[in-house]
Amino acid sequence: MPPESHLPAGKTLDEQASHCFGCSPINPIGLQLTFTLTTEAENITATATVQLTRNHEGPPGYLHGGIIATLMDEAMSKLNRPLNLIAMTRNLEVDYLRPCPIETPLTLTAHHLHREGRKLFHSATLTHPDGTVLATAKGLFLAIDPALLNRRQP
Ligand SMILES: CCCCCCCCCCCCCCCC(=O)SCCNC(=O)CCNC(=O)[C@H](O)C(C)(C)COP(=O)(O)OP(=O)(O)OC[C@H]1O[C@@H](n2cnc3c(N)ncnc32)[C@H](O)[C@@H]1OP(=O)(O)O
Repeated sequence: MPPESHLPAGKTLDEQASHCFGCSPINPIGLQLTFTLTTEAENITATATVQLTRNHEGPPGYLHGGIIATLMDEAMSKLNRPLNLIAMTRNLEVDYLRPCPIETPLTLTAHHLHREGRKLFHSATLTHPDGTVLATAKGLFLAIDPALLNRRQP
């Protein structure tokens, strides 16, 4: 059954998720990421250009590692809706290959790899404009019953 059909009357999925730290356009302290989705059968991909500031700094001039993990998590989470599933991150693994500069338009890309029942296996990369891969990630997302999500709402 499509995820939207499980929601309380009058509340869309986007309304429920309206303050997501990663992608909400109205969360003033969020990252406000905007993704482009490719949803061909064998190629489900989410891509965003990410240019963050000193507000997200760890080492001087570079992104905080936790923010990088958030970027990876958020990008991979965007692959779940094209699969017509509500899913939560169960496992996230990040390889920090090179420092990720702030104030630089980095490319964030996530790919759906494969699915085993409820288990969705995704990957993500963060790439410098010169083509250097700065970080890679693998994510395991678990499809959940959307009613469970509703119970978690305050
Ligand atoms: C999120 C809602 C969006 C709503 C739509 C709005 C969209 C726009 C907003 C987007 C927002 C997104 C934001 C970013 C995505 C988050 O960040 S979500 C937040 C972070 N994640 C969480 O808080 C999840 C917390 N964890 C949980 O609630 C529960 O662990 C879960 C994920 C529901 C899974 O629980 P469970 O169903 O009890 O599953 P569990 O038995 O623990 O494991 C399932 C299977 O995975 C296997 N497994 C576990 N770890 C591993 C591993 N490392 N490798 C291989 N297998 C493993 C287990 O062995 C098990 O296998 P089986 O025995 O079933 O074969």
